[in-house]
Amino acid sequence: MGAVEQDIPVAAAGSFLADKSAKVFVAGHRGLVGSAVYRKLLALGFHNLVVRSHHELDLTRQADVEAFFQRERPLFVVLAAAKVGGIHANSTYPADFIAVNLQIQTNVIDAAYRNGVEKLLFLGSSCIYPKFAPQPITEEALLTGSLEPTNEWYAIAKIAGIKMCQAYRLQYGWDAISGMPTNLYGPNDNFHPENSHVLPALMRRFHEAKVAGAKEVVVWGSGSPLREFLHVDDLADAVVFLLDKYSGLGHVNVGSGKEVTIKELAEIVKEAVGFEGEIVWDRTKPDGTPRKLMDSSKLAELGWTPKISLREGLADTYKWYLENVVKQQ
Ligand SMILES: NC(=O)C1=CN([C@@H]2O[C@H](COP(=O)(O)OP(=O)(O)OC[C@H]3O[C@@H](n4cnc5c(N)ncnc54)[C@H](OP(=O)(O)O)[C@@H]3O)[C@@H](O)[C@H]2O)C=CC1
Ligand SMILES: C[C@H]1O[C@H](OP(=O)(O)OP(=O)(O)OC[C@H]2O[C@@H](n3cnc4c(=O)[nH]c(N)nc43)[C@H](O)[C@@H]2O)C(O)[C@@H](O)C1=O
Repeated sequence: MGAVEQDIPVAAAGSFLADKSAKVFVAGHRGLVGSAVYRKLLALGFHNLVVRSHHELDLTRQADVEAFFQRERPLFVVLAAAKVGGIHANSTYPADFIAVNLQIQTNVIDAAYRNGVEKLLFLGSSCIYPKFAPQPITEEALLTGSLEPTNEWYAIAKIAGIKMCQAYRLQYGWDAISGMPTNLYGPNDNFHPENSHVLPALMRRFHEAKVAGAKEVVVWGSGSPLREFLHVDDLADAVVFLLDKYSGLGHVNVGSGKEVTIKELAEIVKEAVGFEGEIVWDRTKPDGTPRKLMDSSKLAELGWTPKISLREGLADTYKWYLENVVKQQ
């Protein structure tokens, strides 16, 4: 077993939740993940959170990131700022997905280490495992095969982020850890018609079709790919759990363990939204990875399991969409 397969704790675990006055920087706090982590930390009583919008601090600018860390000196960092998108965005903007992500993560991880951050959590994604990884996908499958072509640029950047956390742990004994979430959804998701992920895209399309009295809704691909979905509030809970309990070299899968076909997902979203027309499949659009169910037993053995079912999470997200996106239009 090589160094990378071993878990190398560098700090006594169990310290994150002990001090709610610790300064925590949530990077990307207006996005899907960052906003959920921010809500979770506030609910837990953390009262020294530091946040910056993209407009206030562009994390691709190294000098600005360095100045921010020198001034604020947070003790913990959750790195949830990234260039993120669905299958279409990933294949249309390869330069943005590789360059922006490499820049953000390199700037933040390095400045955090050099400015006294005690612990940093980075986020990978289930889509960075090999396209045909054995299922369910264990943490050891990373870098064992070719990537899914539609998101290889994003995947290369994300793999570099995980490796950077490992390198800083090995060379400096610094407590940088990585979580590997599955496909996420929930409040503050991106509902862009083309660039978003499948779940918010379908929610919006079915909703708009219902309002317009349309007879059919077009869904991309064949409907056969399988995807595992996790509500972002469950992910935020797992992020806090990992910060508190985990200090190791290896990344940790964070999934629900439940998968559905895109066809099943389309039917569930259609029902949640209340659209009564037909679904039409656009087979000119790519399916992407056929299946990416993660094995999240490492996290379960540490003591964490998800709580929110897909149907419950979808109903909650549709309510949020109606109140926060539709009402604002
Ligand atoms: N969504 C998903 O299904 C999954 C997400 N993840 C990971 O979770 C993390 C967060 O993703 P998610 O919340 O979905 O993404 P979002 O797009 O919802 O949020 C990303 C946030 O990062 C900010 N951001 C982007 N670029 C910059 C920049 N240059 N400077 C400062 N802020 C910036 C965005 O601000 P703005 O919008 O103003 O640009 C936004 O607030 C990512 O690392 C992603 O890889 C992992 C698995 C699945
Ligand atoms: C989280 C992960 O997300 C991405 O990978 P993905 O899982 O393939 O993401 P997706 O949500 O875009 O699609 C899932 C499936 O759904 C189908 N599909 C149907 N109709 C729509 C639709 O309307 N929009 C979208 N986006 N997909 C649709 C689509 O054809 C595909 O078969 C990454 O690129 C990757 O980088 C990443 O991080």
